[in-house]
Amino acid sequence: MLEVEGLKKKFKTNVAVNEVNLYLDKGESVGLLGPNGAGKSTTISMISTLIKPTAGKVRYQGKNILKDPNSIRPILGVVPQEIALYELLSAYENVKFFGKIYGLKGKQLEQKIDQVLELVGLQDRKKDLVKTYSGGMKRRINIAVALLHEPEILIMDEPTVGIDPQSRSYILDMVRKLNQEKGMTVLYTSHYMEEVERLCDRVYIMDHGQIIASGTKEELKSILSSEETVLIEVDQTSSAMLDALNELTAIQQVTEAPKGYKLIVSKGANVLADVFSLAETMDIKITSAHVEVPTLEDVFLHLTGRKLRD
Ligand SMILES: Nc1ncnc2c1ncn2[C@@H]1O[C@H](COP(=O)(O)OP(=O)(O)OP(=O)(O)O)[C@@H](O)[C@H]1O
Repeated sequence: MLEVEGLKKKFKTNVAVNEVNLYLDKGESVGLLGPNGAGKSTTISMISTLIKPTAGKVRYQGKNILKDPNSIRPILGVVPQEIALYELLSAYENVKFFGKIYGLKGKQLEQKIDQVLELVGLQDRKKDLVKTYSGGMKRRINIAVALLHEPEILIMDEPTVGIDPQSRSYILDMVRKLNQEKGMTVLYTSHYMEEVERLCDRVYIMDHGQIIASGTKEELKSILSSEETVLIEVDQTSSAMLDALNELTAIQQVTEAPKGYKLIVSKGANVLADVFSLAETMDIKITSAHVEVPTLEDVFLHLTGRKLRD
């Protein structure tokens, strides 16, 4: 349905996006997961024709849309990171304003406004001025605006960053429903692994402007099939313990966890015995140790040696 090929964006000497290839099939929910500065916003700004790529193609049903940006705009609903609303107008007036820009009018416009406000759960607050809204409610109005023209593809740029938990959970449920019940195709950008894990069927992992891995969640996790994640908790953490764990050959990666350390170890290696004796020599008590199911965060860590939220 939508294909991105060799997409590249250079800002002076900084290559923000480098040779990105990705595709969306109809009805899919696809995640673009990566840390801050990975190039996610720049990628989706190019797909939605807001900025011009240095190189590359974006095709919708086989046609290069970069040559005719107006053809793709009715198809895409884009929810940007920044809130673009008039604070001194009500939610209703804001949505109406954007509806008119989309060319909607009369009864059809009124119906659409009702529908999208209902969808984002703000129908009962529609007469209130936007300046009285929380950040999460404003984000929901932004989503309502993006849905007004019934786009085929919804593109969201980190829609839950910096908002209250209630709005966050509302937005996540709504995206799931739009995808699963209404068949809307979704491209969901985030640095929150849990959100992508919950919402998306297929995932692209991005770092330093490049797609470093892609596939279904299961395929990505199978990258770690020869490894397992072990979480150990200790009565006191120390940098000496961290260094010593790093020295153990059966341990591939060590990161600090809230009360201890997260270890990525080769499957079958009896690493725990070594870890316990190491702790003993350092007078550290291990209070718990358990093997975890790998997450997309672990895949990212494995591929880059860094955490998503470093
Ligand atoms: N207009 C611009 N001019 C110069 N550099 C830019 C511009 N926009 C983005 N960049 C740079 O491009 C790189 C990728 O930024 P981008 O915003 O696409 O990342 P991101 O993954 O969306 O992260 P974030 O969540 O922080 O927005 C960064 O190094 C950023 O500083």
